[in-house]
Amino acid sequence: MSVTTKATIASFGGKLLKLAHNASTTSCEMNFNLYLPPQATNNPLFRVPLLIYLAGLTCTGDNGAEKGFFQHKASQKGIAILYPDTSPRGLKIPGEDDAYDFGSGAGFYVDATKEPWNKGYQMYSYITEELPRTVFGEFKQIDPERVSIFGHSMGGHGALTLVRIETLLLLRLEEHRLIDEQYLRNPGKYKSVSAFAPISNPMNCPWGEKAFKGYFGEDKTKWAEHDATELVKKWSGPPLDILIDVGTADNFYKQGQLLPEDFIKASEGKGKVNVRFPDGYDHSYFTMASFADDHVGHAARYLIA
Ligand SMILES: N[C@@H](CCC(=O)N[C@@H](CSC=O)C(=O)NCC(=O)O)C(=O)O
Repeated sequence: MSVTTKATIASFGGKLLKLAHNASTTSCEMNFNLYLPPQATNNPLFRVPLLIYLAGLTCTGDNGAEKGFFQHKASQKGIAILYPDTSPRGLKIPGEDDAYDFGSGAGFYVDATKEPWNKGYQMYSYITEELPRTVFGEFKQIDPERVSIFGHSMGGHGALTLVRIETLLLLRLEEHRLIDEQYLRNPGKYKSVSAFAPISNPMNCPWGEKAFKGYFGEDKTKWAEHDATELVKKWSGPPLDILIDVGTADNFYKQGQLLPEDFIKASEGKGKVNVRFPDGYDHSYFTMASFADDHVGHAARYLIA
């Protein structure tokens, strides 16, 4: 459970920590980054909220921390940012490092059920349970009750599905009258969600089909549990408020990997799903950096009273 600090880097008046811990869900050491804003002090009466950034294919926790420019607004607002890795590393599973879109760097934020990937490719459990538990245990400056999530591409899919699955699960419990009073007061694990160029309907794009077939096998009901478009179709909770940016010059959008229109259609009448198509922006971190303040600001509206 203990966390090793590999580097401490000053950033926008706060600190970017490069950290590592041994994770049981992923069966390996996991690196991650944590940005602590200047407001994160040791005063137990003042804790800062947390925003989790899920990165895309081929990334580690470094891409967002170094190129996303999220720390600028997070420093102003007093928000910590957690930058996890995108998969387990070095599990020695045959084929693990063969492709950029499956295996290492491509965990898709799911718990694999198919062998041999089910041995450590448990990124859903890692991101929703083990990593936050580790961070909250180690960094008392962070408030576990105020957490939001956002992400890019595969990480946008992760953000949209982790937030929905958590909430839908709680609603299902409520339907069966198994829910306790605390859950009724906190019907969602995350306070808000936003995404850059998310893989919005993975069941129907080549990246998602490959990943879901590899991690789950052929059972498409399982695929649907991790598909943002399928999940939002079932949404019957309070009005949504989601910010999404997809640049018009995004090659992966043009190739049909992102399918934001499917998500827009499925979320009609379910609240404010603000999908913007900024002209000329591509799939790269230049886009994230350009709209970073908007996305951190979106989370800040929910994290800071
Ligand atoms: N190598 C691949 C492209 C990989 C790529 O573009 N990855 C994106 C995320 S794509 C969806 O999840 C990324 O963020 N890369 C890291 C970066 O710093 O830009 C190919 O050749 O097509």
